[in-house]
Amino acid sequence: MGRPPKSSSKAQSLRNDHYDGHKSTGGKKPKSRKVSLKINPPAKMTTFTRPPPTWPADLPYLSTVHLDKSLTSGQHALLHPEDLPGSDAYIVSSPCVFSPTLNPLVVIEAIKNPSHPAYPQSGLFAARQLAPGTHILDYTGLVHSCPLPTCSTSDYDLAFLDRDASLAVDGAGMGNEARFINDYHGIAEAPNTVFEEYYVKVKGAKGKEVWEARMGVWVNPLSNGIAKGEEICLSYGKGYWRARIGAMEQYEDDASESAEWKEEEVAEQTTSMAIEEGNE
Ligand SMILES: C[S@@+](CC[C@H](N)C(=O)[O-])C[C@H]1O[C@@H](n2cnc3c(N)ncnc32)[C@H](O)[C@@H]1O
Repeated sequence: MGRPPKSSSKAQSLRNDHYDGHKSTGGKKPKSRKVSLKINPPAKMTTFTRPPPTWPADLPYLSTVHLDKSLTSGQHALLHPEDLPGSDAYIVSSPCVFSPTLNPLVVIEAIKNPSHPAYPQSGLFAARQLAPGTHILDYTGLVHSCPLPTCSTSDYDLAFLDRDASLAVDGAGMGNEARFINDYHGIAEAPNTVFEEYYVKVKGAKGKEVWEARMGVWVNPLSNGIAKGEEICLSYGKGYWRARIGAMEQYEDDASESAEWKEEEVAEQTTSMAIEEGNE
């Protein structure tokens, strides 16, 4: 996904950390140990609109995002652009199909293993074998302008689109299955999914077709895919955990990982300085 919005919950937002999609680096140079492999947008995108049977009764289910009233016309234009923003955008040209069924690829499950780091919360699991690069679902929630007071407290807030857009999707009070995806630390060696934005045609007001920007969750193209029953994990990024000091401490036991994070943090700081100084 893109860099967190300026002056927002930069340290708190969920973000990609283990995958350099063709535009997920936000202008940063890919680190040499990473390989850029592409996700595979399908010819037709299906959005499933039925909540799973285990969906919490007190949480509105959203098959697509809900737009906050405070969004500016400029932010609306980014979410529904008349022209696609550049040739490197991931695009699904066929109109999106809305299906009144539940997403057959995933299942929300309560974590029953006390040694799981997110116990006794829930997680999202693969309901079938998923190939690398596959679109699994979109991250939905309240699309809002940043900063919001809740940016700093929501564990479900995800930076969206270009950093200058100051937009984020918060799945705390409403959302879909994607809000149950845990971070891979303490669960797996590497994230098996990545965030990547894409554009798809949908029917807008008066039935006119418009482009819609979405935040997709895709099987990590660098992985071997996801086996049926395997937990779906993302990398929330260092900033997310850095802002949650207690949670960070649990990783300090892992010396090699701490060293890796430190190395990435230095690289990240150097790059942000370069961007801010206009040296890129
Ligand atoms: C986006 S939610 C993920 C879904 C959450 N487990 C639930 O049931 O609602 C993020 C929260 O899940 C928990 N979490 C996710 N990954 C974790 C991990 N690797 N270790 C510890 N807690 C984790 C933390 O409480 C975090 O703030």
